[in-house]
Amino acid sequence: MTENAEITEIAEITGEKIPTVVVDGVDIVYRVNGTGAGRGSATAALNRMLRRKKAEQAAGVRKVHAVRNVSFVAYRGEAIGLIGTNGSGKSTLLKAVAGLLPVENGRIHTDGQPSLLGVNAALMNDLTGERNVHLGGLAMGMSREQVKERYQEIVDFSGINEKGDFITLPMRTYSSGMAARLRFSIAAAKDHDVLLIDEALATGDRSFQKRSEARIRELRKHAGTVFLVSHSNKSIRDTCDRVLWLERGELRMDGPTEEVLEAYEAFTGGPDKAKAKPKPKPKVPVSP
Ligand SMILES: Nc1ncnc2c1ncn2[C@@H]1O[C@H](COP(=O)(O)OP(=O)(O)OP(=O)(O)O)[C@@H](O)[C@H]1O
Repeated sequence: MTENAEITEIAEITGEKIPTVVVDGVDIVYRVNGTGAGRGSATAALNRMLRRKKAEQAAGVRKVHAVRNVSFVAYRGEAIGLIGTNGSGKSTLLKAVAGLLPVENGRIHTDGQPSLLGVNAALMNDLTGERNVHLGGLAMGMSREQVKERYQEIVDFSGINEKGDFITLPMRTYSSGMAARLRFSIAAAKDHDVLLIDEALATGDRSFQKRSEARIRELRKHAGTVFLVSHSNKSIRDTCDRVLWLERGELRMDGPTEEVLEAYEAFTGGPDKAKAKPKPKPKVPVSP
């Protein structure tokens, strides 16, 4: 049994909750340079020469306040869904928890090493899937031996070889779904203290999604905490027991999955499209 699993078991017996991520009054602000109007045009260049100071002001820095005063505590063994409409700050918050973005105000504490698994996580396109499994495994903190031991498991889980020997081809020959599956499989091969998943499940086909969901449930048992950003309410329902709803950077709701999703679905105008019942066809009057 791993140390994490042991601690989780002790906590279950004693009924004690162990915090893994503490987000306290966090604001995140992006600064975008060169947002002055017409910077590229000839008139703008002439204007700059004539009225230098004003033009520089116009080309100033614009701030995007992506996350506003967000606070929550996540505990070991929890799987937390992050939902919200486009641009509501989910990915930004995830990146900040992973330690990849600085916060403007507030603090983020994490117990253990957070790992961000994004659809865009970098693997090398010119290298074969096989080489990427090795490099990716090392980058995730596995030893050479561990990567060797788990290599076949990773490849089988990804299903990359289901349609032929693709694992020995460069990754640039993979479809975007295949590449995303390989990324997820590499990251999921390791137990994580805090695993942050950004939309990874949305990319695979249904059978891969099912495998990933089962793996997330397993990771929860062995590891600390799993965060999942997704626009699929179904994935959130199947994997998470708690949901944070962000809207315009603010934490609008934090609670049990069903409660928060119900409120969110009312806000967005209904459940997932895939689940929505088709409208009954208008009856055409039959002429005699
Ligand atoms: N690199 C960046 N520079 C400037 N602004 C950014 C940057 N990345 C995101 N933003 C802005 O921050 C806000 C939150 O974006 P974020 O990507 O976190 O939202 P999201 O909830 O993950 O959206 P989606 O569901 O569309 O993926 C948006 O207004 C977006 O325009």
